[in-house]
Amino acid sequence: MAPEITPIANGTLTTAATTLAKQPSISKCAYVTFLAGNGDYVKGVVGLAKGLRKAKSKYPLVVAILPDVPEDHRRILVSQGCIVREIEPVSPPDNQTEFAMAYYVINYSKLRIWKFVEYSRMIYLDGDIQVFENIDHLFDLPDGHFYAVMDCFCEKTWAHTPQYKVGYCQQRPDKVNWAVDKMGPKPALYFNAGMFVYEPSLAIYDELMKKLKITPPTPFAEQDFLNMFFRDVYRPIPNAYNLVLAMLWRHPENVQLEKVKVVHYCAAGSKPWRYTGEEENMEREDIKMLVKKWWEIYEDDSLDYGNWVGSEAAVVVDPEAVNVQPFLAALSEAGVVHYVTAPSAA
Ligand SMILES: O=c1ccn([C@@H]2O[C@H](COP(=O)(O)OP(=O)(O)O)[C@@H](O)[C@H]2O)c(=O)[nH]1
Ligand SMILES: OC[C@H]1O[C@H](O[C@@H]2[C@@H](O)[C@H](O)[C@@H](O)[C@H](O)[C@@H]2O)[C@H](O)[C@@H](O)[C@H]1O
Ligand SMILES: [Mn+2]
Repeated sequence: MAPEITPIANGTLTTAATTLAKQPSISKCAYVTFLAGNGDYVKGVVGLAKGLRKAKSKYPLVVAILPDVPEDHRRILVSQGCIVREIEPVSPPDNQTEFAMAYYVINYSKLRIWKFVEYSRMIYLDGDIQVFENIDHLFDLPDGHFYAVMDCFCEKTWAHTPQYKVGYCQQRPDKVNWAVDKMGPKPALYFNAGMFVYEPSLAIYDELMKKLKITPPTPFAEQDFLNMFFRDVYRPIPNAYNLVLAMLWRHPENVQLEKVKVVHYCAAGSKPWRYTGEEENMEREDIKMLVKKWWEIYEDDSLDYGNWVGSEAAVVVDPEAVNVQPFLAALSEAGVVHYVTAPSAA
């Protein structure tokens, strides 16, 4: 029985699910991704929203956006059923570090997602990730830990590290012996920060900010920082939950492609919406197949939010993140039904 439909008024428009979620004890989980700039990563986020729908996830996708995300991109995300939340940028301490990719400096802003305490458990996914199989069960992992997939140290982006210099990788710890006497203790297990399961918490957020102020930036920016911060509570989860594409040519023995649930298009040249096939390894058949799979979801209109939930669809608009007025006009013309609940901005 659909809940009582109330006519639109000022305030936050939201989906039926989120309205129901306002009741205690229903769905305190959500997926969350991060979007910055006015470039083409918005395509990645739309693809992710559609992929989660295709995988029949029962949780919403929150998009933490920086102020520089333009209005039209925000509307696209809202029309795809995303919960758009504007966050303030986070800058690392000043220093001369060369990040592995110059734009990594914006990734520290991801740390704001620890403030989304209206959720008790969230799964963070980069915008260049696709979920091909349902992973909702990860929300039921035991509390008190930080879950993510182990990274690989073999790409040249790791050339600055001691492990790269001796050819050591945690994905194959037996391949090259780590000489403790000469090199000190083996590196702690290290996760790829493109996907992780975490518990939002203002206390942890405050600690992250305090620690960030006294931590000199390093080449993998917030990924290095998160690995330092959560080192003692980090629990690895199987590679199937975040296939870092380089694993296909660096550690094929650790990949069962038919069992992969989540693909992370982080290798150079692998972003599906920019794919040309020209960069190293991009001509591989498995890469071509994974890029094709991403496009099949991105171009599948049946996965668009409006088609997915029928003309009864409502959308989520947080007036702080999206200029509601022109949007409402368009919605009422489209005959979209709305619900009104109190905003739940963090
Ligand atoms: O111009 C940009 C660059 C990055 N991102 C976000 O930051 C994440 C991390 O960057 P990226 O995935 O490119 O790093 P990689 O995993 O490839 O090293 C992306 O997935 C996006 O969610 C963004 O929104 N706009
Ligand atoms: O800002 C630092 C970034 O660090 C990670 O990038 C990847 C990428 O650089 C690959 O090319 C490397 O091979 C891989 O190891 C490395 O982890 C995260 O995926 C990304 O979300 C972001 O946190
Ligand atoms: Mn990524």
